[in-house]
Amino acid sequence: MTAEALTAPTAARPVLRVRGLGWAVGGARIVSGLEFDVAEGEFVAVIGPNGAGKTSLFNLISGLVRPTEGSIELDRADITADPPHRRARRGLGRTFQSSSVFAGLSVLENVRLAAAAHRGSCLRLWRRADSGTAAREAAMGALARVGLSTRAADLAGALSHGDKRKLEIAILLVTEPRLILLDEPMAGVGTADVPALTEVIRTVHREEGRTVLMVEHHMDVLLGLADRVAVMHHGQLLALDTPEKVTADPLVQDAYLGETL
Ligand SMILES: Nc1ncnc2c1ncn2[C@@H]1O[C@H](COP(=O)(O)OP(=O)(O)OP(=O)(O)O)[C@@H](O)[C@H]1O
Repeated sequence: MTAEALTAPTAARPVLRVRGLGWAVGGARIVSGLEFDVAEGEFVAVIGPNGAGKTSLFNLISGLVRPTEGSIELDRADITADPPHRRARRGLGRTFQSSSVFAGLSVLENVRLAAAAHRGSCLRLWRRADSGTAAREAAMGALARVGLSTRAADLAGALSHGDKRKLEIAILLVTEPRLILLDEPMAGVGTADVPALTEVIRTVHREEGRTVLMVEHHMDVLLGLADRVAVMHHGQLLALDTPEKVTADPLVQDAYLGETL
């Protein structure tokens, strides 16, 4: 696939633009030559065999590691040198492979803290007197969007894995992110919880129109969600196309030799 095909302008403007992105550690090139855009409102899934560089790509986009080559733009602003908290303030939200909620706090408190922290960083909009109420209202709104309103008073640690994932998404939504990075949201989630969690992600994308980049191994989950699928292999982008075209691509099938696509 040519670089031109991967970055061809789409009707919608890009929220994320990655150019020549590379990351080397101690002489080993973990990621190299990545070029792609994610358009406003688009859902792009990232797949690839184990060790392909998917989490490294997310670490580069969210600022946990600095690239050794190339650039990253969010809404046309160059964020390549920004630390993670500045990227978050610009509208980048991320979940991690392992659950990151505060188990000893209530479900509501987990989201309220995120709301207060975010609004605190946008201080001018909030007056001290009404910030507590506003954070609580914003938190309840986010819980409703993921279907967890009735669990607001429960301890987060008491939730199932699937509901913890929904809570993480609520924590993201309360900051109204421009771009959501979901790192293997189905990891550790019981089979019975997968459809409901998939539905929450679908709602966030389709009904709220959020732009989503998601690492996920399960093609059956991706097929109904993703507009395009990016395939990584040995730190490079092997393909970026519709789910149907990607699964039929012989190069992709070769990369997955011995693994289930
Ligand atoms: N900080 C680091 N230092 C050295 N090597 C690293 C570092 N982080 C990742 N790697 C290596 O980079 C490669 C890509 O790792 P990464 O975790 O990004 O892959 P992945 O596609 O997310 O894999 P998985 O599907 O198993 O989660 C692996 O070989 C890994 O060992």
